[in-house]
Amino acid sequence: MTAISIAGATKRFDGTAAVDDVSLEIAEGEFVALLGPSGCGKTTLLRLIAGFETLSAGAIRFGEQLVAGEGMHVPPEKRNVAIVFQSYALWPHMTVAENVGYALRVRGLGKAEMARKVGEALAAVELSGFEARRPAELSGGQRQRVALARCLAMDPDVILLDEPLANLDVHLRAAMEETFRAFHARTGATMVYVTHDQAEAMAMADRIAVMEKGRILQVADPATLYAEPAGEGVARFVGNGHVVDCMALGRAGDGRSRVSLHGSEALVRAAGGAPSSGAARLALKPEGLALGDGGFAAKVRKAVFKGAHTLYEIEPDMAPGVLLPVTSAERIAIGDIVRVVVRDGWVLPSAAATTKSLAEAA
Ligand SMILES: Nc1ncnc2c1ncn2[C@@H]1O[C@H](COP(=O)(O)OP(=O)(O)OP(=O)(O)O)[C@@H](O)[C@H]1O
Repeated sequence: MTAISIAGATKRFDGTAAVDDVSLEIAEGEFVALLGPSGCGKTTLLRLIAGFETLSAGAIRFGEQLVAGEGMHVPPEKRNVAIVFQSYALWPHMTVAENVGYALRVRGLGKAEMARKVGEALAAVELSGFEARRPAELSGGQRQRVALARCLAMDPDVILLDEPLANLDVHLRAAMEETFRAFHARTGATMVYVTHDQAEAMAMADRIAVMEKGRILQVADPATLYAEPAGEGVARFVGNGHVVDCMALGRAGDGRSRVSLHGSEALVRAAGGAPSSGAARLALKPEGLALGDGGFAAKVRKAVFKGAHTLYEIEPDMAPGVLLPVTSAERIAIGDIVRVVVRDGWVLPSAAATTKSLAEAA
């Protein structure tokens, strides 16, 4: 069943669209990440779902119920959504138990029922025994878990998370990703998670909606998004991707195409709407390129030691000014000439094919 249906949602601030004609269906129990660079409109979209912002155009439904649009605006407190912010937003003067139980008390729940729900919620985030502490006596990760327990205790239909890990250090983030995943698996809640961190989105979400300038560029599961970007924006944004010019030489069956790239030929994967001959655009990830025999000639321009391997930036002889990443365990000096083999690549759909598929999806 569809939990949240967003149809042509637009939000303008002073005539400028922060969210621009966005359509997205989120299934019940799904974990969807809104991913994109700063200012792309992901927080505004989340606030529209929560009801903190009113729509300029379009509609939002929870299940069958219209909550925004068509002259209707259901206020946040009537939407049964819980929100987790990066700032935790805990009451400093209340204990952990009081923070978690606050909304239940407002709802008029009895003491025993409240204590039971608070206890369950704290157990779910592995904070049993912390009931009497105050937020100042907790670590950042523990505070974020209290915020999570607070929303769990409310039995919300939908949980909205706005960069909840942004204030935590790298180690704590990894642990919290695990907490969020377990939380989602245990509760089966529908979750919408805003982040600009693609690793975070990849690690947790069932599907990721990549946003740019108020629009959704692509919605897909993490593996598809990584391997089969729908266009240049996603190809570049996800996984240190690069996009280069190539010539399509023909289909090779099995969803593959032969292409000519910087003076050598390669067999790569091709999108359905990719051109089968002539000029095309090829998306490459660092692991799709390797140093070896054959391939095209290039000069090493930069080397960054990464421990197990070194990340090189190479400039193909036939494409001056183009810099591509390639990793290798070999030690190569800057300025050396190398041969680079294309192991994997993805011929992007032509711009016309992308426009057509977006129109069909809408
Ligand atoms: N209340 C507001 N009034 C005017 N402009 C706004 C308002 N809220 C957001 N914007 C603008 O809308 C655009 C999208 O902002 P939004 O906060 O949704 O982006 P974001 O992708 O969440 O960015 P970040 O990751 O930096 O939080 C930005 O250009 C922002 O300046």
